[in-house]
Amino acid sequence: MAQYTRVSGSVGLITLQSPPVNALSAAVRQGIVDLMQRALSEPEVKSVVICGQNGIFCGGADIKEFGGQMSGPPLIPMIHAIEAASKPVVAAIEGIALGGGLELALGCHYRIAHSKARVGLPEVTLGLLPGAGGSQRLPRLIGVPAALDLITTGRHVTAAEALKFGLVDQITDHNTVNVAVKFAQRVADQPLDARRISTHPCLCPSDVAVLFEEVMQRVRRTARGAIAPIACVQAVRAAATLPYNQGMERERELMATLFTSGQARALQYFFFAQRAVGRWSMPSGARWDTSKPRPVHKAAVIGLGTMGRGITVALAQAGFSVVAVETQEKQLMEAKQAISGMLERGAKRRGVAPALDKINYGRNIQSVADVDLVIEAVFEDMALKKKVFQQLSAVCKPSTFLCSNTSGLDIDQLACQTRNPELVVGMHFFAPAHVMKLLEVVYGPKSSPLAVATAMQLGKKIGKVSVAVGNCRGFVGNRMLKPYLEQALFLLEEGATPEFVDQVLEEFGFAMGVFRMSDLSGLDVGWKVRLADGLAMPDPTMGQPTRLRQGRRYSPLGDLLCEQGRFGQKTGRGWYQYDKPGSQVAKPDPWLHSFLDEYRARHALVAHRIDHQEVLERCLYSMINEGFRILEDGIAAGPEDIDVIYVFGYSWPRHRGGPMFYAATVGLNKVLERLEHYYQAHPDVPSLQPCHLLRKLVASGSPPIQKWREVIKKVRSQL
Ligand SMILES: CCC/C=C/C(=O)SCCNC(=O)CCNC(=O)[C@H](O)C(C)(C)COP(=O)([O-])OP(=O)([O-])OC[C@H]1O[C@@H](n2cnc3c(N)ncnc32)[C@H](O)[C@@H]1OP(=O)([O-])[O-]
Repeated sequence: MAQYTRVSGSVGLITLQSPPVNALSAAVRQGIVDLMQRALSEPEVKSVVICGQNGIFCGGADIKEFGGQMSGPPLIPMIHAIEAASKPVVAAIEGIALGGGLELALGCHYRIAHSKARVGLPEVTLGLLPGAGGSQRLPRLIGVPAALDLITTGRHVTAAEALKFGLVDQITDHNTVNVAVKFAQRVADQPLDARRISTHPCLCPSDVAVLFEEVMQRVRRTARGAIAPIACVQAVRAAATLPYNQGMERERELMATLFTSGQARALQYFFFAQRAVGRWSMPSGARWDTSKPRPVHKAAVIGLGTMGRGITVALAQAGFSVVAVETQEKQLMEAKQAISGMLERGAKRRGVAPALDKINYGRNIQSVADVDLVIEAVFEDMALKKKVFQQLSAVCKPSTFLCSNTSGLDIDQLACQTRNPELVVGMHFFAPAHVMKLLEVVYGPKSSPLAVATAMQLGKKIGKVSVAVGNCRGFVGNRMLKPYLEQALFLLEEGATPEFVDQVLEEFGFAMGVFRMSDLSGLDVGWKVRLADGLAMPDPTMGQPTRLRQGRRYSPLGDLLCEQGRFGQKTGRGWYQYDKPGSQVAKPDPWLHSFLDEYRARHALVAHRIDHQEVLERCLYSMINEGFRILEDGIAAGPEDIDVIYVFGYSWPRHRGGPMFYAATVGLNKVLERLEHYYQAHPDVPSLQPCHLLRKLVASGSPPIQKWREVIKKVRSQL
């Protein structure tokens, strides 16, 4: 909807009204078309201002409409009509002008923005391009290099940056609509020809062909298979090389291909999934909208290794007072230096002062006595963590929330060490903790909704996407990673090489294949866990065959490398070889290939040819199967939670929506059928056995992913 008022006698004010972000729904578009006609037909009206209600100009096209039949007046002719209007039209931009919202503003003759407004063309993040003339008008207004940057990244820019680009004509700290109305009065009689951006020549640098070549190469390298960024470059190239009308035609063709693509569907699903995880619920029935968080003013971090340092930086940067505790003097000194460096570099990038004074360092756990919330980040060792929780419980105020940054240990066992187990939750950060967006907030059986709500809100305040998950070994992310890693090792035993497995996974869109990734994070990390679990190094006197442990198939390949001191990048050797310890350039290692040959010979394994499809299906479907088990067990509330965890925490390609969305795209019956096939071939690998929920969903006719929760509820109630 849109509302019309006449202000100051001669200005027609059109206000977009479609909460929460004034998206350009069919009703809003119809409103704009009708009200523009009205303003142009009223002789008293000399100029027009377009604004949005509640301090928000416009969040762009209504993404909810994309999935269905589009109705109402289309955007392109609507914007053309505004640009062609005989009276000046001024956009009053408050809050945001994004996507179609900015394209609407580009159709206006003038743009006035509030100093706190942000503008951008984020269509690429939804698998689209600025297809309402944005790809053609923006380079004409701000030049090809800046337009390429904004359109291919989708980044939001501040009003100040927009003014520098010439994207807006004026910024103000005052009431934007009032300023725009006065401005509209001033320009009422001015000629409009030069203000119609579509008539401008495109501003190209002299070496424009080289620029496009370079940008295209960079975009192809970083897109990881996403098609929209490439189409964005092609559309801007059309603006630079073709007359406006032909450029618009090219924009339309490119948009048509993107609009119906699976990638656009996946990215739009993901947009809503990100928002859905904020509406968390627990099996007890506690929910985001009925559980109030308690404010946190002062927090503490215990243990300043890699994770503790990152968490301290994240908290300080967000303005929290932090007590950072490390009991070892040397470690404390090193941590202090590292944290200051991280804060200074971050502050320089963002053009602000480093938040060094937010942190108080200490060696004594007593120094956390008055904090509101503690995040323990000591070594991943249950005995040590239990001790820390006992100490914290004795030292802290009774109301202090006690959180653990464990990546998979039992939260309940930690809660049991404290006086107030209901205030204990897991806060599982991902390395580097001040950069990675994901936070798993883990509730145990005793965790209160208050503690979950508080941890979720804290996560949001420090810029994380927080997902509430239940308590089980590895929680959601690492639990699903286990069968994926396991399959990758089995594939090596059966004849694949690390290079081939990684190549297939990287072609799929992962930033790094599984072996390059484990070389980066260190093979010794998992080895220590397997040793603690009694999985690595079985006692040979027990007569256990090496490739069978605890009743199931086991690959000791990773353990064997660790026994040789091959821990990955940090030792210069792992699944690959590196020029020197710490180097990041992975090269195939002939030693490893002979080692695999010898290993196979020792275990009478005959290497067979493993193809692309088998690598993908076994690695991904076993992981997806575990995802269905997680849903069945109630550890994640819905498929969106799993998908958000995988995209933000495990570099799952966003344009594939996440593992559960991918399963829906492939077809649940196909996933089931292939799992059955592989389970038959490997009956000693339980993770390949299709789980009950997957079978149930297929039996229910493979409903769309948005309907899975209904089936999940039924399955859970039958258990
Ligand atoms: C076709 C021609 C070419 C044009 C293409 C386009 O314009 S493509 C579009 C280009 N535009 C974009 O890509 C902008 C996408 N939006 C954003 O980036 C952010 O929402 C924000 C920065 C506008 C506000 O951030 P924030 O943290 O303050 O708030 P929040 O994020 O929690 O959202 C609040 C609620 O609004 C909802 N909603 C939001 N936008 C839209 C929409 N366009 N549509 C529908 N709904 C939308 C959102 O789902 C949520 O609903 P819920 O869960 O409460 O039911």
